[in-house]
Order: sequence, then structure tokens, then C-alpha cells
Amino acid sequence: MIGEDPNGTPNNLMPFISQVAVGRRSQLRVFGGDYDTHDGTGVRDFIHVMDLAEGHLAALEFLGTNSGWHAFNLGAGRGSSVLELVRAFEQASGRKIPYVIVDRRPGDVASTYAKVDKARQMLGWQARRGLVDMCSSVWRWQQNEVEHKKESI
Ligand SMILES: O=c1ccn([C@@H]2O[C@H](COP(=O)(O)OP(=O)(O)O[C@H]3O[C@H](CO)[C@@H](O)[C@H](O)[C@H]3O)[C@@H](O)[C@H]2O)c(=O)[nH]1
Repeated sequence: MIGEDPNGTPNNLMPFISQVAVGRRSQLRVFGGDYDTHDGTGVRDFIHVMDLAEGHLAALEFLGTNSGWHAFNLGAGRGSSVLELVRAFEQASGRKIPYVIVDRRPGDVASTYAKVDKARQMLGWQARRGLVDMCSSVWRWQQNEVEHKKESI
């Protein structure tokens, strides 16, 4: 999770939600409400960019005392649904995120999240920040972005 300002309409969930919160878009379209997940919406592994950075540092430190090669998954290790992210963003921003549930997006899987046991055991690393922390950071960035654009007009 990091500040993102894609050209045109964002394809990904987090930049779309933050643009709704800041008033650039009227509502979020939730792609699919009938998945086999706890609330019917897609589930993904969201991670704060600082946790991801710390995971990479832990991997570099590991290389200082270990040889060979290893593959590690870096993720929160748990899935969060689209609606859980909407609620977390509402909590972080104090703004309502209007949404409508529409058809599934072709190619999306119902649920995907990382298995992080190996990173925890061998790197001594695990993600510490939760969904509301991620949304708070994105919200802070999104508000600064709006101010920055106003200043440059
Ligand atoms: O406007 C939106 C955008 C997304 N979603 C849903 O939100 C979830 C997450 O979607 P998105 O943020 O687009 O991420 P992913 O589909 O998980 O894809 C990301 O993660 C993949 C696996 O790492 C990469 O291959 C992709 O490039 C990257 O965009 C999915 O259930 C989507 O259907 C919506 O409901 N509305």
C-alpha cells in the first residue's frame, strides 16, 4: 500500500477507494458480491508498504549470515475482503465510501493471500500494521496530493 495516482480511472481497489473518499469519484463499484468468501466480496492480502520494506531489510540481514538462495512470501498472511477495506478506509478517513455491487470482473479469483510462515521463522519478520493503519497512510497521502495539486495550479 503506497500512494498511487494512476492516469485515468484506477483499475486497482485502493487508489479507487481513496479517490472516492476525497471526492474525485462518486462511488466505488465492487466487482462481485457472490464469491464464496465470508461476505461475498473478493479477498486479498493487503500489506502496508513499511511492513514490506522491513521484510526486505530482514531478508538482506538474513543474507549476511546465510548462503544459498531462498524464496520468501512477504504479505500480511491473512485475507481481507473488499468490504472490510471499505470499512477500514471509512474509519481512517472519517468519510463515507458509497459503493454499489456489480458483476464480477473477468479473471478475478475469489480469494488469495500469502503463506508467511517461512518468513516468520527464518527472517524473524511479520507484518505489524493493520488495515486501518494502511488506509490512514493512504488517506494522508491522498490529502497531501490534493493540496499539492491545488498549489501547482
Ligand atoms: O474498482 C475496483 C477495483 C477492484 N475491486 C476488487 O478488489 C479486489 C482487489 O483488486 P485489485 O486491487 O485490482 O488487485 P488484484 O486483482 O488482486 O490484482 C493485483 O494483484 C495481482 C496479484 O499480485 C497482480 O497481478 C495485479 O497486477 C494487481 O493489480 C478484487 O476482488 C477486485 O475485484 C473492486 O471491487 N473494485
